[in-house]
Amino acid sequence: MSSVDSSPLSKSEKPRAAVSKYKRILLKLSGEALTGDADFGIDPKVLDRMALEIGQLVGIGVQVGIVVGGGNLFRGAALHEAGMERVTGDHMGMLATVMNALAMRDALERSNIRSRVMSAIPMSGVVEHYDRRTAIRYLTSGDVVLFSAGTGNPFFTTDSAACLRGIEIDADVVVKATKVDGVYNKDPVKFDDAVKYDELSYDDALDQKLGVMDLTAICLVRDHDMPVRVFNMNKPGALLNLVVGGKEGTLIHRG
Ligand SMILES: Nc1ncnc2c1ncn2[C@@H]1O[C@H](COP(=O)(O)OP(=O)(O)O)[C@@H](O)[C@H]1O
Ligand SMILES: O=c1ccn([C@@H]2O[C@H](COP(=O)(O)OP(=O)(O)O)[C@@H](O)[C@H]2O)c(=O)[nH]1
Repeated sequence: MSSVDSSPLSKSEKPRAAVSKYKRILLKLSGEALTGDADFGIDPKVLDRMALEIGQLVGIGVQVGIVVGGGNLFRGAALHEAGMERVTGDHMGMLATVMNALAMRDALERSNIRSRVMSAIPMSGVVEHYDRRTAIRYLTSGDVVLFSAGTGNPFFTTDSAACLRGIEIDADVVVKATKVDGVYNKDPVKFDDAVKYDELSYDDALDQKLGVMDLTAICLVRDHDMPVRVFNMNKPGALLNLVVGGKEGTLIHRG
């Protein structure tokens, strides 16, 4: 029996629903990305825009884990340079990530996106303590999970925390949101003639010490063969585009 297509569009012209390339991602948001145009703190407008973009992923069925940085508030290394004991500075940096995660959760919930905050440092009454199996349960049920307080240890960064959590929760990819379009052969903020890579091997990223991500984090993803995509979060729609398979930013992988 033949069926009659009453639609004015032919089959090939029909709009298709976006299909994600990934089932589960780990998104790293730097603290500074939350500052927007200001010098310090959190810009609610930026949070709302990010919530919108994250909501688009949830809308097409992607499970989203997020590691938030704290560099907009405190960085241990900077506090140390100013005279503070390093471990105390790192503890302050990790607590800063919890504040950012609370602000992000607030923005997500205002956009009706169910979300949870977990902390690597126990903080009873404020946020849940990180537990891998519980986190995976939340992700599977469609909740966005914000992993805060980094790894819980001083001398690490939230880039390392993002790679660690990405591996732990068995994400398909770690997606690092930055202010630049990807990984370049040198810092594009400092050098106008910097050239962008579309893709890069872990070993090249390590050998060339390309400052976009710390070397501990790159070693970790290399050892566990976890792909990382670095992209520009200030480019509207870029996050959704890369998740549906678009060529955004730079892919760091085994090569
Ligand atoms: N080779 C490189 N390619 C891309 N970005 C680089 C490179 N070297 C240094 N960077 C810097 O890394 C920053 C992105 O990393 P990110 O972690 O988001 O920033 P921050 O370390 O300030 O929190 C960019 O703003 C850029 O100035
Ligand atoms: O596992 C971790 C993650 C972070 N930090 C501290 O928290 C600060 C904020 O994190 P990060 O600088 O990575 O934030 P981002 O650059 O992403 O905003 C760092 O400078 C460290 O002092 C830490 O001690 N251990």
